[in-house]
Amino acid sequence: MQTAVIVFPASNCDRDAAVALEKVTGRVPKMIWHRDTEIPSDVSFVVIPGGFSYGDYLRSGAMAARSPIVSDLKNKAEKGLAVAGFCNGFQVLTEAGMLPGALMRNKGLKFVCRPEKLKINNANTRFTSRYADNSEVTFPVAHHDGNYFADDATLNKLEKEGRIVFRYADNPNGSAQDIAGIVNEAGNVFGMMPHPERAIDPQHGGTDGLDLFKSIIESI
Ligand SMILES: NC(=O)CC[C@H](N)C(=O)O
Repeated sequence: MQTAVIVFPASNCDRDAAVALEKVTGRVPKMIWHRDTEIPSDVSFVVIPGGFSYGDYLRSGAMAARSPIVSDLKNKAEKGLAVAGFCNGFQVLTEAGMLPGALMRNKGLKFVCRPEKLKINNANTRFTSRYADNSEVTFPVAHHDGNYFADDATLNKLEKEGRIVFRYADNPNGSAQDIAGIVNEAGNVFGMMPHPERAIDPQHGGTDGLDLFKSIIESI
């Protein structure tokens, strides 16, 4: 299966995402530059990687969300293309309006960089089907803008529809309802602040992230 990773100026987890995708699919992903205008038609899963796209100027992810490739991504996601954004990728997805809410400055005003325990709040999604409901995984976090915010109506809707996919066991950034990752209404667009692609090899300290990639690939 063909997958792809979008690359922005100052992406820094694009290679990690590519390594994870190749490990799970056995095929080298396409690396797509932000100025490109089209996701190739053979691509069935796209990762928006972590990093500091456009230097985090304006707001993290705000400029990347307006890049040429993201408008095509948005169109294709509306038609069902599977998309995941990790860390800066999650910020891009909210800024692009592909996921609800916003990622604000961490509550403690500090960059947090550490392994973080997460609870699988919903294992019945295309991104988490290989995990057990309520099980715990450890993924690294590394961000200064990870404080998930949404209004009460949105939070209630997310909760009611089972779209809060991951929660922090020990909230590192002040996120509403300990939210670490959410999925869109259609279930094909997913974003999370922690980094599953940095937990795919024993030398990373753990391999809990592999099942996320396997889940979505299997669903395709
Ligand atoms: N590791 C990352 O993707 C960092 C995301 C973002 N630039 C932040 O610090 O909040």
